[in-house]
Parts: sequence; structure tokens; C-alpha cells
Amino acid sequence: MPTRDQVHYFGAGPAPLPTPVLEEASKVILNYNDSGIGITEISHRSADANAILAQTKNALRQLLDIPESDGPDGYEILFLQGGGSGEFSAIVYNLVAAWVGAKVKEVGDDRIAEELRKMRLDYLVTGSWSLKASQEAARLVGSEHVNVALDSRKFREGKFGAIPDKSNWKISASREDVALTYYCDNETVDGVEFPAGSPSDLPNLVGDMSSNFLSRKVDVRKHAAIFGGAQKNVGTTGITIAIISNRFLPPNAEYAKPDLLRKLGLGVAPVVLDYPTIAKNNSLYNTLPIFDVWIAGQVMQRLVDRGPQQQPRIATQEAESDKKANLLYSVLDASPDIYRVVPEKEARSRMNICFRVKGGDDAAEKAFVKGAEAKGLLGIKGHRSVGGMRISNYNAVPVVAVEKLVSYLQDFAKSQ
Ligand SMILES: O=C(O)C(=O)[C@H](O)COP(=O)(O)O
Ligand SMILES: N[C@@H](CCC(=O)O)C(=O)O
Repeated sequence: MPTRDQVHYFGAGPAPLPTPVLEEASKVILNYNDSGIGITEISHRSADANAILAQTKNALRQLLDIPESDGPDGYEILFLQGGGSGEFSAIVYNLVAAWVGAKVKEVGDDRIAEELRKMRLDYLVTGSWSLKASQEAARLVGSEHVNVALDSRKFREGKFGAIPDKSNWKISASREDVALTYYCDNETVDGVEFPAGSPSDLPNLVGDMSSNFLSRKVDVRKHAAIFGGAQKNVGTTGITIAIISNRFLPPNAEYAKPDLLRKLGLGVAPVVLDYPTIAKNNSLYNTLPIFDVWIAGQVMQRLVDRGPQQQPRIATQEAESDKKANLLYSVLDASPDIYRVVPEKEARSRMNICFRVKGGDDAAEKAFVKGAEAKGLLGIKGHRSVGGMRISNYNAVPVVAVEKLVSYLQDFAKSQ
């Protein structure tokens, strides 16, 4: 039976966590803070749990330079459940309720139904996760309100793998009609990632950063909301982190009342997905898996400790992520007869490196996976929906693991 240090895992999520964090976790599960009670047994409303929440939020604020203020320029950090997919729905319920609430103030109850016809949710669809998010929006508010401003498959014979530049996006003409503009910063299945800093300057911008969270700097101030499931760069499965602009929370925003939303034929958010409720209760409206928050807090604190003292405090991690990704892509590019990276060069993800072996030849790809496994290099099969190979280069994948994989890639190419 292999030990933890004899294998390297490149799975797409859940993903590796830093070993020291897991070692500490195994202790606090039995006895947290010398209380004699384990961390999964303590109340989420205890002083210990509150301290864990505060520490985790503080570390995240430092890492992403998240503005702290009660005014409209500040951002709230929420811990939710329901995964990234839960946020596909939550973001629609909340930002639509905020849009309708603001419109009612402007035009009054009498004209709101007429104004509502103009409401648009713009989606940039660059892979299977943003596609799912756009489909959920259409399911919740009706496809007449969903504007797929970009479907990158149209630029590549029906397949994802490119991110055409902004001149190709058909964003809604009137900014004030847009309840949200949605993008998924990194697409795990298709191996594409937006260039740093793009998109921006779009109304009520929402970024799904589930799979590249805390791997590079982000301009939070350009966003209405950013969210991410924890189970890749941040921690264990079970919590989703959302960073919400105070412009979309009371008292700066007044959401449309449930009665009005129902009358207009719009859904009302389940209370556990209602951002104002979760924010008002410091994410403790109902039982929060505080162990998951603790893990995230430990992972984040390590990033704070190894980063520079000034912004961008995520710079050290960003440099390491880039270095590992470059190593992998350069060795793949060096053997074009054996390996073919799936997405286009400009759209390549630093987190999920998707490629085919010998043009997707089944026997060659099976042999490639088998050879890797024999060396303790695990989790490199592509997503079942697209096949091929996928190396996930999340934060806790050490440089040494990538170096071993690089040697294997070179050896395999030579052996063919
Ligand atoms: O981006 C991915 O890859 C993901 O796995 C999704 O973020 C997962 O969504 P959930 O399973 O957390 O709903
Ligand atoms: N995030 C994982 C799991 C997704 C799933 O199969 O639901 C992936 O892209 O492989």
C-alpha cells in the first residue's frame, strides 16, 4: 500500500491539500484547542467557531485585497453550501431580486412588469461549467432573459477550447438592463482560462472562480460577486465561498419582496441561498460545516505567510502556479508528434492541462495512463465527457510532483 509521499495526485477536484494542514486536521478532529472535543463536534455558534470564521475571512481579505467597509464600496465574504452548482442558482435569484428591487424604486409598481421584459442576464459561455450556469439561469428566469453573449464553440467547430476576444462578445446594448454578466474564469473540463484581468468593465460582473481561486491576483472591485467551491485550491468539499459587493446587500440594495417576485412570475430564493440572510447572520443562518472553514483558513494562512507583505499578496503562489504550468506545456509542445494540447494557446488554463496522446489513440492513451500510475502519478484522465488526458495543477500540487510528471512525459515520448 503506497504512502502519501509515494504518490502524486493530479485530480481535477477534489484535489490535493497541503500535508501539514491534513496532519494538523487529524489532531483537531480529536481535540480542538485543548477543549477535549473535536472540531466536527463543536457548535458552529461557539466562540471557537466564530474565531475560525474571523481568521479565515481575514486571511482571504489579505490574499485577494478585498475591500472592507460597511458602505457600498465594501465586500462581504459568505460561506455557503450547495457547491459551485448551488451558486449557479443563487446568483440568479439574488441579483435578479436586487435588479427588480432597484427598478421598482425607479419606475414604481405600475411599470415594473413592462420594465422586466427588458431585463437581461449576459453569459459568456466558454466551457461546460459556464454552459451549465447559463442553462440554470434560463431554467429559473426563462431563456428570453438570458443573453448568451459568447458561445465559444461557435468559433471552433462546435467545440470549446478558445476564448475569442471582447470584440466578438454580443453583450447587451443597454447596461442598465443587465442584472448580471457571468463568466467562469477557469473551465476544468475544457482546460481554458480567461487571460488575467479579463473580462472587466461589464455590468454587474460575476466570476465563477471555483477552479482557479487563489492562484492569481484578481481585481475584486470590478466584480459584483465572485464565488468558488472550496474543493480545489482552498479546502475540503462542503463549502462554497462567495465574495459579494455591498452594493448588492442591504442597506445599499433593497431586494424585491417575495410577493412582488411571485406576482411577476419570478422565483424566490430558498432562504439558505439568500445572500442578505446569510450576510446578516455572518454565514451562521443554519449549521455551517466549521471544519471545512477551518481547513480553508489553514490553507489560506499558509499562503498569507509565504506571500509578500504588500499587495498582491498572492504573488508567490501565482508565480509558482505559472512556473508549474509552463513546465508542463513546454514539454508537451516539445513533442508535437506524441502530444497535442486541446485548447488554443491563448486560452490555455494554468490549472487544468488538457491534451491528447497520439491524436487520441485509445491504446496509446491507456498505455500512457498505465505507465503514469506505475510511477505513482495519479488522476490524469480527462473528464468523462471529453476523454483524453488532464493534469490538474492546483496550488497544493508540489513543484517536485510536476517535475516527476515532466520526466515521465519526456520518457514516454522517447519510448514511442
Ligand atoms: O469547476 C469544476 O470543475 C467543478 O467541479 C465545479 O465547480 C463543481 O461544482 P460543484 O460540484 O461544487 O457543484
Ligand atoms: N470538477 C471535476 C468533477 C466534475 C464532475 O464530474 O461533476 C471535473 O471537472 O472533473
